Amino acid sequence: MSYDTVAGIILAGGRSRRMGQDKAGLEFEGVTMLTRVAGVVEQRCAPVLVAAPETSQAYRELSRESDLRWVTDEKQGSGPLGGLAAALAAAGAAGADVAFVCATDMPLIGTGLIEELLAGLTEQADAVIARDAQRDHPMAGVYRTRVAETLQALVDGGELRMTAAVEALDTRRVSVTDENWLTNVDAPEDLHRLRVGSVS
Ligand SMILES: Nc1nc2c(ncn2[C@@H]2O[C@H](COP(=O)(O)OP(=O)(O)OP(=O)(O)O)[C@@H](O)[C@H]2O)c(=O)[nH]1
Repeated sequence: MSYDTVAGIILAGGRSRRMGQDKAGLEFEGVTMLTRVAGVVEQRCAPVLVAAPETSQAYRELSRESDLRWVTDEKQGSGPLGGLAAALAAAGAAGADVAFVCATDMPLIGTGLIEELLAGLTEQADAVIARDAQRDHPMAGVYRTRVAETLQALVDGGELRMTAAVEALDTRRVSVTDENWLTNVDAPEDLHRLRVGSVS
């Protein structure tokens, strides 16, 4: 199945406790992580929505950047799942049936990841997420915008975990050809590994 219109969602809120500073605004190879990730997502997706609460440093510093649209979390502290529910609703309202979802702390994503996830999407499936040898990656996935209400109901019930979304939906998993796409930068040592080029 081919998809012409695919929205992009970049999760960029949260507290970045392990990193000690907002990951979205962190510089990697001369640009902020958010700018870098957005540059890839914009090659395949439109509109591109950044999900972050107005209280986040990323929102204050980067909300004027480029053509990115910002979706602020309905409720502060609702975690990535809250950001995803709000952004999927906004993507659906913008006319998209499908959205690619990733996190601002995944600076090595490529458009190949988006294509491989889309290739795994069937009419019936609600979502397709990446998995590698170790685990599922619900923050690297394509989701139907029709699931926004289901996810919002989870959030309203106090759920914060992305894995709860995976369990609640008809979710397919695909093994992607380049696991570097899934590299996650959570702490200063992760960024250091990336800068010295020792990511495997
Ligand atoms: N919109 C939104 N995004 C979030 C929220 N919490 C985390 N994220 C994003 O989800 C992705 C994964 O977040 P985590 O690394 O689990 O959490 P974090 O708060 O960024 O970092 P830690 O405080 O170190 O756990 C990152 O891209 C965050 O920007 C939230 O409450 N709202």
